[in-house]
Amino acid sequence: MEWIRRETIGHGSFSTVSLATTSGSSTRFPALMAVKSSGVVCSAALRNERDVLDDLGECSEIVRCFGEGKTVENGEEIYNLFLEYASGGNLGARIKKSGEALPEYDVRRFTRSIVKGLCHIHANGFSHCDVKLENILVFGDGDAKISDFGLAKRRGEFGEEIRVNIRGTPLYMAPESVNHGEFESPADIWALGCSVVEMSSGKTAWCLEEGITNVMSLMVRIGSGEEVPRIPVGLSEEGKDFVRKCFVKNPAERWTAQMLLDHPFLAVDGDETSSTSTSSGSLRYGEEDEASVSPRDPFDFPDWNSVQSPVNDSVTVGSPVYYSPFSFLVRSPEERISGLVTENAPDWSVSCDWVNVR
Ligand SMILES: Nc1ncnc2c1ncn2[C@@H]1O[C@H](COP(=O)(O)OP(=O)(O)OP(=O)(O)O)[C@@H](O)[C@H]1O
Repeated sequence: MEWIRRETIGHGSFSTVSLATTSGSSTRFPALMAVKSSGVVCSAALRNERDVLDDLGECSEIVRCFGEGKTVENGEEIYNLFLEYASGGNLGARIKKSGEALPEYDVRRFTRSIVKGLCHIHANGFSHCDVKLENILVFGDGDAKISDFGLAKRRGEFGEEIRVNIRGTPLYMAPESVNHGEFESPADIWALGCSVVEMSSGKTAWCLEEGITNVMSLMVRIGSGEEVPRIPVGLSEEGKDFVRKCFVKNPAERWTAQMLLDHPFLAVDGDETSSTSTSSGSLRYGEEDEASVSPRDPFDFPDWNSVQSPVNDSVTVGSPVYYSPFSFLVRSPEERISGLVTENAPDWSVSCDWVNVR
């Protein structure tokens, strides 16, 4: 296939995404596509994405892949993945740009698409491992699809790369991922809950909690006690209940995508536009929500009084830090905290204001 690389439309930790045009004479490739590219030497995530998308097959809530190809550009061998082009960009950027919550009608609609996509992914034995609004693409007709399968993995798979690296984005990380390095389908559901909070408040989950100033304090909050992200008070009762089903701390008791598909929040209602009391697009976090049992800071747990060792306060969100999943397996809180952060082996990449861990 002959194609031409056009302007850049996105950057990720692994790749650059550009528009690509073809002559339009091919039946396999459309005239306009997105091409996700990286140097061949560091194309493992892109190849994983291709393999997973191949295995998943057709699903109208998952971004479609047309194929792959290699090019040589400026003397470098480049691996390219051809994807259907989402003219509306990603949902995270949309919300960040407006700084506003989405009308609840849209939250329901987008959530329904994400849940349908997750049902397909999980039913096929995969977990996505990086569900977040930056990875939900919006199309011209308003449809939303799940993208970015670079970190996706088969159920139970625990390869060498996964063994040594936490995957995903800390803000969306589930308690079992923080505590035990588990990245199975329930972790995608927790991240879905974070995404619904973000769509319906205009703010990322956890962002208004006191005492979360860096990745380490975030991890402690996610992994300890009963606290869950605050649920926007303006969300309808159905929406609040939906989010609570995603924020069940025990992954075995968390609702599955299949169960959530039947939740009233996602019911297709002919009169949906008027079904929300909150369709003004201005949902806000409340001062308090009964679903959130919030210690005042990460050390406000009865068994944390003995923490004496200095925590590295200089590590802020976005700083390069190395995070080992196994540091959470040691018993002493003091060891857990001090083992969490070292500046010796950075393996982080920045995504927005937060940090992606690979
Ligand atoms: N098919 C597409 N159509 C339009 N824009 C896209 C498409 N795929 C990706 N993008 C844009 O490029 C950005 C980066 O893409 P993507 O997240 O897939 O890359 P990545 O290298 O896997 O990034 P990450 O750091 O999230 O793992 C997306 O957030 C989105 O804005």
